[in-house]
Amino acid sequence: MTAVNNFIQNYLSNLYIPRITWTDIIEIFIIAFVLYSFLVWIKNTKAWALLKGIIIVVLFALFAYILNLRTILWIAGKTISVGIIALVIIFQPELRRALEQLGRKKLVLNFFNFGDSHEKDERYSSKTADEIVRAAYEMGAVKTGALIVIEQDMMLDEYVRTGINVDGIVTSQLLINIFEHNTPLHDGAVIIRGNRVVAATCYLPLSDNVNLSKELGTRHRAGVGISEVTDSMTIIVSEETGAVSVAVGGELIRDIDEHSLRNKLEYLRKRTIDVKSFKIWRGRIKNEGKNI
Ligand SMILES: Nc1ncnc2c1ncn2[C@@H]1O[C@H](COP(=O)(O)OP(=O)(O)OP(=O)(O)O)[C@@H](O)[C@H]1O
Repeated sequence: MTAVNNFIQNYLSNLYIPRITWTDIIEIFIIAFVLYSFLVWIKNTKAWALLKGIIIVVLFALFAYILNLRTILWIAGKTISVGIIALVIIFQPELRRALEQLGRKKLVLNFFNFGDSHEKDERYSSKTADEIVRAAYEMGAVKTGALIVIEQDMMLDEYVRTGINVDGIVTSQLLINIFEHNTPLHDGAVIIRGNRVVAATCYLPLSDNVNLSKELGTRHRAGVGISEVTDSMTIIVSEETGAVSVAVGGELIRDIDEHSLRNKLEYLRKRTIDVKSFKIWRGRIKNEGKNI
């Protein structure tokens, strides 16, 4: 018993409890906020995929360290500084935009709002899905070209910025009107967030997938391009044939029928933010998208 007492006394006497002041608490809050904002920013940009890549490289380096693989460690040590510079160059547009946003945002409000998370939980309703499907096939019937991007978990702000703000409830009439020939908003893509059309005339990145059919032009390439770099779903209506296609995860399903498109939209709508089910769905889409 006395041995146990001695141990506890020794342990307690060695225990160092730092003195916490108000400035320490403020510092903890600031660091937590900055870290949280940084993680939200990563999650909402292309940096998310990159972060996963970095984690794999770090795990590999750890593995090399444990097994004492000296040549690999030497190479890793020599390339790390180049890698950091490369990261800054690759993410120069995102970093510039993040700093611009920081300059524009009301910092105090943002502190209590914790970023843009209130916008993120929005998911479109069943009615919105119906309206999108109706618009796509009505436009297809009269061969009006259209490009409709439906935002998922990854925010598409950088593409919204390239277009003209609309901020209107999604209705088939609004979509048909936007893509009407010779009107100011018909060129480029529409982006849908939740139940609202946030922007029109958006410029999307073009896919350089060599497997895409040569008969497809830039509208389809843009639809596939955005689905390669984000988790969005794009509906493309061909001006030439009136066919409706869907791009997701870099895959293109051409000439999809109305019922299947409705099912896809319903699937995404009901989906919880569960990466696993998204992967299964994407797998299914891959199997269906034979005619890329
Ligand atoms: N990068 C882009 N981002 C958004 N929209 C684009 C982009 N590139 C082209 N578009 C849209 O696609 C239209 C041109 O379509 P194009 O005829 O080249 O494509 P397509 O795939 O052959 O489709 P379609 O079958 O409708 O002819 C442009 O007028 C523009 O509205």
